[in-house]
Amino acid sequence: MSSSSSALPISSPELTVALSAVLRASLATTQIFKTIPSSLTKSDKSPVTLGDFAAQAIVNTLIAKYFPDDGIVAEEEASALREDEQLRGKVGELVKMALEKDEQSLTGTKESELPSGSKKWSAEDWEQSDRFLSALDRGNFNGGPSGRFWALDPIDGTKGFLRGGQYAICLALVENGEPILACMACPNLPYAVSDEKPKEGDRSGVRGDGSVFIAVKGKGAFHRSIAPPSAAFEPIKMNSLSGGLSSASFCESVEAGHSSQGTNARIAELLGISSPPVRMDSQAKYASVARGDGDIYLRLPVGDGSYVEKIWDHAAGALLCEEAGGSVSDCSGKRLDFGKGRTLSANKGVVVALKGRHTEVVEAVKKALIEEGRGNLLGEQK
Ligand SMILES: Nc1ncnc2c1ncn2[C@@H]1O[C@H](COP(=O)(O)OS(=O)(=O)O)[C@@H](OP(=O)(O)O)[C@H]1O
Ligand SMILES: [Mg+2]
Ligand SMILES: [Mg+2]
Ligand SMILES: [Mg+2]
Repeated sequence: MSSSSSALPISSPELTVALSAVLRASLATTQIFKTIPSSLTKSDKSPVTLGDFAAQAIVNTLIAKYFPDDGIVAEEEASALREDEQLRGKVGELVKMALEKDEQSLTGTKESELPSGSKKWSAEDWEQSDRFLSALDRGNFNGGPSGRFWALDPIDGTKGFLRGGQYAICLALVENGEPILACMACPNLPYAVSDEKPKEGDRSGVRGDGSVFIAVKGKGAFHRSIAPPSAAFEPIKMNSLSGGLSSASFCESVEAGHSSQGTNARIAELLGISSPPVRMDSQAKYASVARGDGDIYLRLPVGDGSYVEKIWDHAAGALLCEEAGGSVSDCSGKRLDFGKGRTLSANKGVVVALKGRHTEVVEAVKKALIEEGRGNLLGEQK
């Protein structure tokens, strides 16, 4: 049952565990970030690193321990590690290091404030074997419209991670097709304005501390510095845009192949926005907009829109923005449906803006897509 946690502004056993999980995963990824991580290429030609594997194994181990009945829809799977003993050994060491870290010195939560967990998934047990491989493979759940499950992107923005840019560990609890809890660690996103972002390619990490974000449906969104553990969570809100939409700044992907940067430029023009877009890897875009570092996040499909977005790329970020006063939809204005399985198959593209300004932004999106002859991406609402 709910036990009040000194470290968190909202009392929830799921949130207490989620925070522990993403902060432990970020210990592992921060350590690897300092080296040039080697990467493997997956069947869809996208990269995966030992950071992605370790982070997923860490988060899944903790979910399996505290909520053994919950399914997990996560990006990675263990087959490449089963075939590569050396890589498996390195991932195992990182998982062990992160799971053994003292709870209070990491999250600020006393061990006794965690829910009682299943003994089966304790650190001593997996240490004896390659148990973390089966933890990793627990991410194969198919999701769906009813009941609850977790959505995990162990490293979102793997290309950013490899480049020395932004990346995020993104965990959400989804219930009946909607994210109800989110926890996102952005180790390279400075918490304090005075902290300097790492320059592209500089692998020493952020000067100061990265940021961790949480949100619970109906209870608001918050952020704090990743360290020290005693740092308090502060509420976050999107900018009120009192100067009108023309004063807005918008965020988009770094990779031109992931969203349509040309269409975004036309939308900015239609809205009277003259400032250039801020390009950033990963769901750090959602987090930045949620706390007012930017105002609009546009992720419009490229080409014929055949790419189908994955739920783990959006679940945590979408809740953060909604709880910070935003609306999140696809390019036709429809809510994102996280109950369709592992993908957002009912949606095309993502548009995030302040609630009272969102309709105006979607109208500009529709106009730009129709002008380009891509009105078919708007479905029936064309
Ligand atoms: N073609 C295409 N279209 C849209 N999205 C795609 C595409 N290919 C990959 N992906 C997913 O993009 C995720 C990274 O998104 P980002 O916004 O971080 O992209 S970018 O690096 O800033 O461009 C990335 O997530 P990670 O694999 O977790 O990094 C992918 O799931
Ligand atoms: Mg991703
Ligand atoms: Mg990923
Ligand atoms: Mg990936």
